[in-house]
Amino acid sequence: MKRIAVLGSTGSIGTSTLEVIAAHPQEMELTAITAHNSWEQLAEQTQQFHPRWAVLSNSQLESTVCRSRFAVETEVLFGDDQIERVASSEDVDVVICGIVGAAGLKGAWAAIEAGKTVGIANKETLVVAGPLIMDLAARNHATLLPVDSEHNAIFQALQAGKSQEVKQIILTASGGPFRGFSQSELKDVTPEKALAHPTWEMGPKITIDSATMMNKALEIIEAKWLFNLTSDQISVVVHPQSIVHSMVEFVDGSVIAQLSPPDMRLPIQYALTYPDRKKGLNTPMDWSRSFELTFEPPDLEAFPALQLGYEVAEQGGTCGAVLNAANEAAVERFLSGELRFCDIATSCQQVLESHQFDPNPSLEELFLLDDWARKEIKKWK
Ligand SMILES: NC(=O)C1=CN([C@@H]2O[C@H](COP(=O)(O)OP(=O)(O)OC[C@H]3O[C@@H](n4cnc5c(N)ncnc54)[C@H](OP(=O)(O)O)[C@@H]3O)[C@@H](O)[C@H]2O)C=CC1
Ligand SMILES: CC(=O)[C@@H](O)[C@H](O)COP(=O)(O)O
Ligand SMILES: [Mn+2]
Repeated sequence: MKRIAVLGSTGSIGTSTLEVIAAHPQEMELTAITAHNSWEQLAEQTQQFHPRWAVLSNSQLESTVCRSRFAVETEVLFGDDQIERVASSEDVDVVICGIVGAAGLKGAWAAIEAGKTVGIANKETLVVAGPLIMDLAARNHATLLPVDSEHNAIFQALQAGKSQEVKQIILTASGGPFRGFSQSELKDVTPEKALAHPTWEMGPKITIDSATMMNKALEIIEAKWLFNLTSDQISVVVHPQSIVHSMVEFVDGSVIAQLSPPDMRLPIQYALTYPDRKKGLNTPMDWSRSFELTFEPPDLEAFPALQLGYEVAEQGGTCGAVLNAANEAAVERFLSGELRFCDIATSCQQVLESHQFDPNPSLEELFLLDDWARKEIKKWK
């Protein structure tokens, strides 16, 4: 029986993970769940799964929460540090990192340091601290399994060859709701339009990232660290159907792809059953009807965020932490109507250019820069 902790159980990744666990009662058991504010949803999850721990990282909620809404056998814990406690507990085998943003880093760190099998959906952890995370995993014999659909696809495709035989990886991008828009057409797009992703149902932050294509920028950086690639070994192609989740091209010219209808329960399940495969909840491909898969190059002029991904992957050091924090803060300001859509990439670029670069930062330095970049974006006009 695999004992699983789901960090961010109330979100899009979290609820999909709980569905996968519910579908495999003989093999999987939910041991710990965490949320930040959604205590009522968290309480309902304890009633369905009876985990040992439920964590609310926002400790200010302690006096608001109605304890009787939680399952009696669940211990309810409060505060950020309790995420780290459950993620590293010896009663947990697998940790799924489904918290959004850099807020997910400490829980992922604790799980990796404790040598767990860690399913990483939280790409920001790798964007902020990729080299430190990969080194931590190696030193503690932790198994990192990518859950992000593209990286999960690459992880699967890589099994077709040896690492030294990889020529390049090709990340697919849906293109988001504004695929085909020109720079001037993007000027006045609203949060409401940006939140309407054409193929995936996800939390608001990553949905805006998809619309700016910052999501693909973050994924370039994520792929570089996860798979130990150079930035010129990473290509991006727009594939609006989101069926081909990414590809690996080997030195002999063979291209190996992973295909499935867009549903995160598949990569989540693969991380939970790896190295085995099990029947899943996702709808399989329907090969009995005609359909088209199309591919086109990304428009770097309309979506300058993508170029930032290449630059940050090339430079490394402190750049990932600064780009990530600036983007998180800019997305927040866009969603609250304070910044325009195109300001997101522009403000991120400016904050990135003005930061004090260090090629080998410590985790503490990265946290300080995260804080600094958010403040810069808050002032940005
Ligand atoms: N959704 C998807 O399909 C995909 C997501 N990802 C990545 O997975 C991660 C999660 O995304 P998604 O599920 O869409 O996000 P959601 O916004 O749907 O969920 C976020 C989760 O994180 C919790 N959370 C938010 N802020 C904090 C905080 N400060 N401290 C602790 N917990 C917090 C939320 O709790 P509460 O409910 O209380 O706010 C919630 O459980 C992101 O990094 C994203 O990039 C990657 C690929 C696909
Ligand atoms: C499901 C997933 O992995 C997301 O990261 C998705 O890829 C977002 O879609 P875009 O390709 O539009 O960024
Ligand atoms: Mn993705």
